[in-house]
Parts: sequence; C-alpha cells; structure tokens
Amino acid sequence: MIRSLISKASLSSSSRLTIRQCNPMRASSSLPPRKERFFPSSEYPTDTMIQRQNSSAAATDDSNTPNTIQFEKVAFLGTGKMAQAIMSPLIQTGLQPAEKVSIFDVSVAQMKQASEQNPGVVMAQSIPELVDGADLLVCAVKPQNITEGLCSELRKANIPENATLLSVIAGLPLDMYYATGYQKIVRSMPNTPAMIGRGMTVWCCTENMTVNERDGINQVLGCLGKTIFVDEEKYVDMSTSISGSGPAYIFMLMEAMIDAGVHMGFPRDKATTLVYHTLLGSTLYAMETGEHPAILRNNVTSPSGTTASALYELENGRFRTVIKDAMWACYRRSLEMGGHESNVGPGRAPVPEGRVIQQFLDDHDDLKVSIQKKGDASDHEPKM
Ligand SMILES: O=C(O)[C@@H]1CCC=N1
Repeated sequence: MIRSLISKASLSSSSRLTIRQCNPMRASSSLPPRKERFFPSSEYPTDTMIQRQNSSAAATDDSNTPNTIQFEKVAFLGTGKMAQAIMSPLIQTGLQPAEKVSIFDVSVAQMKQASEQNPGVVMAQSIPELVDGADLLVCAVKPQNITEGLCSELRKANIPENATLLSVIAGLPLDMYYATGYQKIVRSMPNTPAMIGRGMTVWCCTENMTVNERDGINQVLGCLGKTIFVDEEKYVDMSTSISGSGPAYIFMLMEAMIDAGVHMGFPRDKATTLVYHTLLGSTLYAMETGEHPAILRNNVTSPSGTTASALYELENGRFRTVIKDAMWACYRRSLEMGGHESNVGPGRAPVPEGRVIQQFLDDHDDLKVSIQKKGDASDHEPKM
C-alpha cells in the first residue's frame, strides 16, 4: 500500500524538501495560536447547503458565500456514490458546466452509469487523459485502490501546475498523496447524507493553498451539505468517528427502535414512520432551541414515569459508554489506516503521573515558587 510509497516514490531530494515544507502536519511553527487556528474559517460559510427539488438543485443564497469559482476542468477518479454526490449538484447548480467535468473509473459500467446521470460529462479513456488540464482532481476511489501503481500513473501524467487533489477517502492522510505528484492536497471526510445534500463534511488542506483555492474547494464540498474546515489534520480523523461513520450508528439505532415497535405489535411501516419522525423532530428541536441535550432529556422525564424507566435500562446497558467506546474505536481505526500511532482512548495511553505533575507546574509558575519555598529545609526548622 501507499504507506511505503513516500519512501519508494522516485522523488528528487528537492521535491522531498518541498513536501516537508508543504506538509501542515510538520510545518506548524508558522501557524497562529491554537485558539485562532481551530475552526478559524469565518471566510468559509458552513451552510452552503444545496436545496434539491426533484432532480434539480439550486444553491441557497448565502451572503458569506464568496464569488463563484469555476475550475478549468474537474476530473473525477472513481465514479461511485460519493463522486456522484459531488458531481451532480456541482453541474446542476451551474457551478461547473458538464463539458468541463471528466470522469474515469476502472469499472466501465459504473462510469457509463455516471455519465448517463450527468449528461455532457466527458468519459476519459485513461488516467493521463483524465488529469490532463484538470485543475481539480477529485479522488473518490476506495482506500485499498490507492496503490503504488495508481500513484505512479498519476505522477507520469501531465498534472497542471497548481492543480489540487481533493480526496474524499477515509483514513489516508495528506502526506500520503504526495506520491501522486500533486502538491496541493485536500483531505475531506464527508458522510452519506451527502447523497441528498444533507451531508456533514470536515476538511483540511496543505498550507500551500491560497484563500481563493480554499474557497473553490469549499464550494465544491458545499454541494454535499454543511462543511467545516479544520487546519489540524487530526480533527479529520476524529470527525470520522462522529460525522463520517456516525450515520451508521444512527441507522443501527433506527433498526433497533423499529424492531422493538414491531415486536410490540406495530406494523413495520408505522413503526418506521414513528422512529424517523422521532429522530428528525428531536434533532430539529435540539438545533432550534439550542438547549443542551441533557436539559431536553430531563424535560421528557417525569417522576416515576415511563422515560425514567427506559433511561434506567439504557444506563444499565452502558448506553453512553458503549457509544463513546465505539467512537474511540472508529477514531483509532482511522489513525491506523493512515499509519499513525493509534493507541488512543480511555485507558489506552496512560500518561505517566510525573509528566502530568510537571506539566501542571510548568503551567503554574506562581505555584512552583510557593512549593519550592515550602520545600525549603529552613521552613521545617522548629521555631525557637
Ligand atoms: O467505514 C468507512 O470506511 C467509511 C469511512 C466513513 C464512513 N464510512
């Protein structure tokens, strides 16, 4: 797999240097203080939601939305569900004309299906033909398909200067994509509600991307729903456990509630309606009131009531801890797929006590002085 490609890739020593300079994981010294760095993107509207009516779609008018940026050519490597979730609204909203969109997939049937869904897009015959002249390459293949062979084919192709590679692949970190020859790289973690324009996408990019280029990417990802930019890559791994894989947890909860309804005697369709609307209504209620979920939960829970009985059993089954453990497992897997240290989570990486105390003292100089004073032997001498 590509882990070994960084070292194996036939990169000159000067391009290796460029990689290090561009890699935001390594070149963080020039970054502003942490508070400003986290979600700093007031310039990135996070509500670039696409309203889809029947098969057509229109972008909402967001006053923060920067002027529309059009690419010379957007190339899609892989034409699966996520690629099509970006491609269709991108074209239908007029952000990118179909004739300036190229697609390639090793599955010709899949590629043909994508072109039928998006009339006017160009089907490339090869990877070099796909990337030729494309200032944006959307990399939407499965992680296991990012192979040394694929990277070397991309490296040999005629990648325009300043072209950006936008990955929607889980787990693979920014620096793995340098083996493709691209220097400007975006890593995003979308989720499947993106298929109806209701996705949640978290993304980061290499430091060498200009504000204008980032705006362009934000517009493209905005086709999937809501976007959040982070400039520390670890948050993309973390978000995989919340929004990326999150829909699967919710679907499992749906299944369990529907099955219980059926068990009690509801017809399946009625049980399904009850569950869908309960989840939808609860989410909208929490969002609209802005109340903490615990308060909303308390509001449903009357003394000696039905909800209290149900909550007791959920706690008894470690409901919240099970969900948290599942999310830590997901985060660990994301780190593992990217070849990062993944021994994180409760009880996983105990920090030596001495280090905690030292850190505390380093953070509290005043305390250190008074502790040192106390430790002074003369303080313990009996007063005569
Ligand atoms: O399970 C997966 O690998 C992907 C990543 C996020 C959601 N599904």
